[in-house]
Amino acid sequence: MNWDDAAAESAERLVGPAADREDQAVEAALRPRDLGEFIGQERVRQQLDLVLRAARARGGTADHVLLSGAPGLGKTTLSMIIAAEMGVPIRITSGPAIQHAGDLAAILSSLTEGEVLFLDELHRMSRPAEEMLYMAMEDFRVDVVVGKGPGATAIPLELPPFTLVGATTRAGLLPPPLRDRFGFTGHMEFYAPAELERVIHRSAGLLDVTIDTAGAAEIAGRSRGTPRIANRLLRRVRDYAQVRADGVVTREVAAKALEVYEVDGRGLDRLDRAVLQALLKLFGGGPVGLSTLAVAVGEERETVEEVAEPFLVREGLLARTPRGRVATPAAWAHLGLVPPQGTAGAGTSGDGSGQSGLFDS
Ligand SMILES: Nc1ncnc2c1ncn2[C@@H]1O[C@H](COP(=O)(O)OP(=O)(O)OP(=O)(O)O)[C@@H](O)[C@H]1O
Repeated sequence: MNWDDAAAESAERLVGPAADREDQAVEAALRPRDLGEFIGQERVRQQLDLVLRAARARGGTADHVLLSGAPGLGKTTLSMIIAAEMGVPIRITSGPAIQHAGDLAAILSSLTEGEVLFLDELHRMSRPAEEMLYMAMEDFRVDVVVGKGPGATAIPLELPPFTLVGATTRAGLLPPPLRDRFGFTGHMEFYAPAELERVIHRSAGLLDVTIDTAGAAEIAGRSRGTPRIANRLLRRVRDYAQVRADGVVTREVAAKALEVYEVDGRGLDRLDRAVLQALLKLFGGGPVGLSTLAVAVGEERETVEEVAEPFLVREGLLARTPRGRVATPAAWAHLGLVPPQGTAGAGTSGDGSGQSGLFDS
């Protein structure tokens, strides 16, 4: 296997939103340490700055903070910054790690005064733990139930004041009583290309990678609005620059490297393009049912729906309609194909596919 094949093989979801093991190791080194270093998210940053300054001026604990937004946009990073700005320690855990109310009670009772508790994936916490959290957030108190059945007794436990920073990709799934207990809610947006360029320049500096302005712009344009992906692509481009070029990341080097890793100019990878290609070439642009589309690309229905589609929809390349998936005119243009006359992609009305057996979702 040559270098290109090996690189392409390891390119499996290079643009996936979740952190892999390699990311986790490098992310710690690349995280901005204070609000001043944190790039973009102007509104959230300014509002949070006020919340933290006010809490510091009062000499108290900061209000509970809810951060919502897609993976890799900086929620964990912001929670660490909150702790650093308040000069307090941070404890990090996640909703799925808290199965029982007792697990939560153990964590809460071991917090020190003012400590930040970061709870990732808040929407995936169990119901009993969630209910315990209501009281803990509001009154800094929990009732620990000892024993079972008629003999069970609730022992009240006082907690030190703490700041809960909850993170979720699905704010809509949080029960209103939980949402209402946060003093501040910040919604994280996808980053603009210029902001990602700044993220890339900053990371390149920390990783000792030489990169020019055009090289950073090239990577930023393929990073799907997400700093985690920008940092990951930068590391792969650095590898290419070291092996194939003189170590300097220019636009040409970045473009060639990401071509090897099959991430195209708009940030689509092999799976994204396979879905679009099937939709356009096999089904005339749709509408076609999700299951049929998944079979056509040899993937599970869930993979197409949860991994490829969100970005394609966000980019305006694919639409989910009650009759099935439909390609937009931008999808035809992106793949350099011409929509057949009379299809939705050609800008006329009607589904145009004539494939009535395909509407299975
Ligand atoms: N505003 C930013 N400026 C610079 N780097 C950032 C910024 N936001 C995120 N990053 C970088 O992106 C990476 C991912 O960020 P982080 O882990 O905070 O995301 P997240 O939203 O918590 O993701 P997840 O929900 O998957 O845990 C980190 O390496 C971090 O340094």
